[in-house]
Amino acid sequence: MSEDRQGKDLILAVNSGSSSLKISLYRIAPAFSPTPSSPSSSISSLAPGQEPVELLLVSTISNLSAPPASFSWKPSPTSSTINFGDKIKDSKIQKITSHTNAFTYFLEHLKNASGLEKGAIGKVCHRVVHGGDYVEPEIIDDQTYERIQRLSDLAPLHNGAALTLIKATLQHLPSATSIAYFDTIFHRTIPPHIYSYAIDPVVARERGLRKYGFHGLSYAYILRTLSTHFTVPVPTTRGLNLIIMHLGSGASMVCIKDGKSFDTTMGLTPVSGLPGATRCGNVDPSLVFHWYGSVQAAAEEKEKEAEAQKEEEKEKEKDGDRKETQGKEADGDPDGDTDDDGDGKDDMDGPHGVSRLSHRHTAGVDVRVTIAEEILNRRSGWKAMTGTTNFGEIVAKVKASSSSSTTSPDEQGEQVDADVYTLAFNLFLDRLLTYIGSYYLKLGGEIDALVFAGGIGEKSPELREAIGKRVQCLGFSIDLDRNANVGNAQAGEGEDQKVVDISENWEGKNGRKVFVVWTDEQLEMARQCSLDPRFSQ
Ligand SMILES: Nc1ncnc2c1ncn2[C@@H]1O[C@H](COP(=O)(O)OP(=O)(O)O)[C@@H](O)[C@H]1O
Ligand SMILES: CC(=O)OP(=O)(O)O
Ligand SMILES: [Mg+2]
Repeated sequence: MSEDRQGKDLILAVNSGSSSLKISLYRIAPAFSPTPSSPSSSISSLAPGQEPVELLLVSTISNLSAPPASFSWKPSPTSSTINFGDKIKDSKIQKITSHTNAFTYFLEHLKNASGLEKGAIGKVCHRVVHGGDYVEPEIIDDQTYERIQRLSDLAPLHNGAALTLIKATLQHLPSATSIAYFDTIFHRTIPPHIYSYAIDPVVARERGLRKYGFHGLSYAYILRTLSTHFTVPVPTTRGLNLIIMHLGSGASMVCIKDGKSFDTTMGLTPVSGLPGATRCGNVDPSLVFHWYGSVQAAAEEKEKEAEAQKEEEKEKEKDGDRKETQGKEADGDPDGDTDDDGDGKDDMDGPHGVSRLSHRHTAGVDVRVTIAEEILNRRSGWKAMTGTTNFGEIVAKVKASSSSSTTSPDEQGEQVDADVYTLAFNLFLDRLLTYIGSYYLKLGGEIDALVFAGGIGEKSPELREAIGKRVQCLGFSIDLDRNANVGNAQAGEGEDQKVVDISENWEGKNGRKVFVVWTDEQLEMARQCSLDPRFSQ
């Protein structure tokens, strides 16, 4: 197959999370490849069970926020045409210290292991967490790039990293078309009384201050995948009603009503709602004004931060990280603001509603807010409470501290929040229950399933069990054996088992379903890409 021909068929899907980089390579299924006579295909040409893309390879680089990073490489057992070399599991790689060098490491490994030429990749789908008012995926040109950049303040752990990957793609894969897939699009169905904040509506509109919601690609994948997993069909008069928990380094929940996002826990930015690895989740907004005792203390901290940033930028320049790519510079302003019209003020709104709020280092009035963003996003959550970003480690410590007792970790913890780990575990449980209760009411008790996903949701039977006990009063019941064996079920027959039903079959009762779903944001992007006629050329 010529490189040109391959180039039309290979899709690289890049999912930049706050602590990880997940990359999958797909080929458009042969029956689905565009041909000169039929440049695009549609969902209606798919046979039942047929996927429009075929997985060739998945690579995960995790622990980016708690080095050393861990590199995994998993060629698909069914990919016969290209040899991608041996499987690698959790290899610690010291030199991977950022999303950008994780990506270049991946590209080098891809070339060395498979000999695949860069030109063979025709499309690169990038997960971009904050898409502001975007309502559909977009090919990344100068304008799209700039708009994503303008939204970076509203997803401080994400959009910046995604932009560095977009730049790296333009540099290393210049013949590929880069397409942005936004997490926010899925939540465009949330009604105004839920997405609005109780603030001045004029300011809210002008500055795009509203709930956006994130993890949308994950929720889209889960919703679509789950719709084929109901043995008892849901009432035909409505779509699925679900409560889905995507619990990873960033954790959120969504209330799916009639097959659409009705409410979600994250808001204007991914810091609100549930706590995460380094994020605080919901706090009283006034907390930020009480963190420091005085403006002076805040200004000193700000000074230190600016110095550290300068040092970091010098280092980056040395590494050549800030090379110009296709005529694009990350941000012309040395102070990182968005003074595009050069009037000396940040430009507050643009065609996509929101822009930067507070990153002018020179503006004294902003000092506390910018530091607050840093504190709430990077210096809070599990890391601040316990010293680790890994929830698995927190669970292990809770278990160890309760091992002499016959009670389970969460029961032990409830007696006294004896240590920081137990406090963190119980705090998370409490916040999760808060939203489950709220969403249960919003769905009028009519729920088809409760769903766990994301790194913690997929890998922590302890957290699922603790929640399972509390939600029995709502008619959910978890089978403890199935819950404990979720990992085995996934790795067992058919490595592609993406959904495990952990609900208990209540005799004579119509028990509600509880599922664990291995979410796959990369597949969601690649699938949407292959089905979108705008990207078929
Ligand atoms: N065995 C485990 N038990 C509980 N949590 C785990 C376990 N292994 C990993 N995790 C959690 O999963 C998180 C990563 O989730 P993931 O969804 O993959 O990341 P991201 O949010 O970067 O996309 C880690 O930060 C860690 O807290
Ligand atoms: C939105 C978000 O927090 O994403 P992630 O969990 O991938 O960091
Ligand atoms: Mg993620």
